[in-house]
Amino acid sequence: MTPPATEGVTVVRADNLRQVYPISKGMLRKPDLLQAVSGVSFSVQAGKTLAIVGESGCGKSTLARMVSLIESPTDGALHLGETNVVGASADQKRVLRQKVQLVFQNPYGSLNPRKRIGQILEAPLEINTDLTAAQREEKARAMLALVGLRPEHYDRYPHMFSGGQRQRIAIARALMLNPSLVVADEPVSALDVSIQAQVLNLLADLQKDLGLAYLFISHDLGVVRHIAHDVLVMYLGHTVEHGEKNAIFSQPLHPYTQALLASTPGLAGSGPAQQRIVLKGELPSPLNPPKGCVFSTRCPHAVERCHVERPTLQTLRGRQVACFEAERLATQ
Ligand SMILES: Nc1ncnc2c1ncn2[C@@H]1O[C@H](COP(=O)(O)OP(=O)(O)OP(=O)(O)O)[C@@H](O)[C@H]1O
Repeated sequence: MTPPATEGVTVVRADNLRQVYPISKGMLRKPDLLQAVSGVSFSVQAGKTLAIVGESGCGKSTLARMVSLIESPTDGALHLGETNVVGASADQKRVLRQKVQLVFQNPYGSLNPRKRIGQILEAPLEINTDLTAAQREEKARAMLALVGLRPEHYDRYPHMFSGGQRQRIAIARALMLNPSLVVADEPVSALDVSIQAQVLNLLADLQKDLGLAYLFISHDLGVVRHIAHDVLVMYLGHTVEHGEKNAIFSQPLHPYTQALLASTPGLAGSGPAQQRIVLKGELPSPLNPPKGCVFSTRCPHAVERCHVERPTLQTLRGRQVACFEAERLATQ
């Protein structure tokens, strides 16, 4: 297979993406507006992985649904290659959908138990290409080999495979249409730890061979450390820190990033600020976010200004961070 994109080429660019859900309060009252994603920007190049991290409810999956064209953003721009998905025609979207493929968390639920593996792999080709049956089968068998499965698995059913093998099949299916971007939503979190490493290595090998861009959604920073080139930390729909993985993991500057790293065994940083932070309390409701910094209600470093004014992203020590106190914390 030839690489679908050249390394360094921007595969996806999101500018100020927003997703607002109206929450009904009955027929006669205006709905509340829930800001699931509040102005998130990023880009991913061919051959690179951007990991989106944060607690449950921070907006990771909503972002994944927008980038996979399952949902339209309420606002902002989303470029896949040169085309802005927002405002694209139905025909353009049909073509763009082939360029973005999803791998889900649950390899047990995502494969139809009544279909043979060959049928599962060939289904996207039947709908989207003019390939003959023989050509489809050839491609499916080649794809099985590419993800480390034997060609004779072509005739078997999903229940005959382990969780790790099923996730390999799900990855194979995602690659059948030669996408340039794979959105992986917690792709290894349902697997045993020993199998996780194998699937992560497979994803890394495929990325190298095919020049794929990955948007990798995960709450597990241990996994993110292995697979990501860049990291975007979300809190309550907002980006709080975004930049190169090594910069963020070696010196997290946002108190929320510090807390996430401090709570991951083996990843707590060496700086005094990182060792001190323990995340307490619940994520506030996105229906009623804090007035100032979204993290202010749980932040041990919050000062008066943080409760009244919302910090914007600023560049500091080679990454972007949204925190009034980041400069001071960086020098501690
Ligand atoms: N279709 C929807 N309608 C209304 N609210 C929604 C909808 N989808 C998500 N939300 C809300 O948007 C916020 C972000 O949800 P989202 O699922 O994107 O977060 P997440 O970080 O992916 O969490 P998880 O890891 O639990 O999936 C949550 O408050 C959620 O309840």
